[in-house]
Formats: sequence, structure tokens, C-alpha cells
Amino acid sequence: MKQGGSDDAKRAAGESAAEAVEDGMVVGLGTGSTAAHAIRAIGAAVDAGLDVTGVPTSFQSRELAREAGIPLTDLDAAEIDLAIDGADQVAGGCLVKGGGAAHAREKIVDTAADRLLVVVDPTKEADVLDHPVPLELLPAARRPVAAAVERLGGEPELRRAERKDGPVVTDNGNLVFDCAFGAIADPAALAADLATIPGVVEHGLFVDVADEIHGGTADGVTVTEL
Ligand SMILES: O=C[C@H](O)[C@H](O)[C@H](O)COP(=O)(O)O
Repeated sequence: MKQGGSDDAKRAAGESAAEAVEDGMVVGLGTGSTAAHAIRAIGAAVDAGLDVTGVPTSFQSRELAREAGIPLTDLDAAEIDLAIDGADQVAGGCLVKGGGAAHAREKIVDTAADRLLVVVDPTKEADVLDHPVPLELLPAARRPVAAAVERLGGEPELRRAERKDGPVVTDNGNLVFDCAFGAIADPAALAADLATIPGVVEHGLFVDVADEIHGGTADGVTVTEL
């Protein structure tokens, strides 16, 4: 599922968003190769004396933040000022997320933040969302969830692990379906439908969550306010 934009473009986007982090902030730390650049840049700022606390969105972002020296907290203890996160596709301010199977915790952290800055390279930007939508689902609900997705016109595919026999298991112990719907004309309506399926823990459509898109290229960054 992962797409391969250039690392220079991802770094430009991540570092651009990290510049918005101010002294005293609690920052949501997204997951993925683009958000990783923001985490490293925030770590460098902490090393230089900035007082920032992070709320990770996954095992991976927690590990990276620890390595980068960012003090961590959680939603029980703190309000989040700003979150920085990647996306698998962006169109019209809506996002598809979950290529790294982290979208459930990402959605909790990103929606809890006062502002969400999305960091992407040009391969992620589209006119209309048509990327398969990841669903995190309870293992016991696999068959009924698949049937419900098909009734909505989607084609669910169980995500399989690349270096393990069997499925991907999320940080929460659940399965992931990647659901192809073709072009998604009305992301809000599809999001509402997916949210009502029993057994779906979270879907990867993020509608009305992002505040800024930091689109990186090897030559610079375009910031789009939403
Ligand atoms: O589950 C993973 C996340 O939603 C990522 O933010 C998303 O897949 C983008 O990752 P990357 O920046 O590596 O393409």
C-alpha cells in the first residue's frame, strides 16, 4: 500500500511543519516516513532547548520520538496543541490514511489536536480521492464487515504482512481491510457509512480534520490552508 515519493520531498514537508512547533506545546506525532522527518526535526529542536512534549500515534512514532529525545505524554494527561501527520492521499482537504495501519490512533490524536498539519510529497496529491480506504476491524468481525463493505460498493482485501505468514495485526491487535471504492465522490458520506459498520474500529477517511497541507518537493514546500 505504501507509495514511494522522494525522501527529499518528504523531508521538506516534515521540516516545514515542524517549524510551526512552539515552546511549551504538546504535539501529536504522526506515523509514517514523512511524519518521521517532522519527529526528527522536533527532536533536534528539543535538543537545542525547545520545551515540547509529544503524543505518539503508534509504536513506531513512540520509538522514533524516544530516539529523538522528545518527552512523551498521552491524552489522559494533556491537551494537544498541534498534530503533524502524513497521508496516503489528499484531495479537497480530505485524507486517506492508514497505509501503516496506524489510522485509528492517528485519528484520535489528530482530531483531538487544536490544529492538524498534514505532510505529503507530490505523489499523495490528487483531484479526487481514489486510494483504497483502510479499515481497522475486530478479528471476529471479518466476514460481516467484508459483506457490509461490498454492500457499499467496495472491494475489501485483507492486508497481509510482508515478513510474516498471515495478516497484518495493528498496534491494537486488530486486522486491516484495504477497501477499493474507485473514485470517492462524497468522502463525508462514505465516512459516515463506514463508521456505522459493527466491528469496524476505525476507517482511514479523515474529513474536516486537516488545517494545513504542507506539500513538499525537492525544491521547496507549498502550504495550503484549509
Ligand atoms: O498508518 C499510517 C499513516 O496513516 C501514515 O501517515 C500514512 O500511511 C503516510 O505514510 P508515509 O508518509 O510513509 O507515506
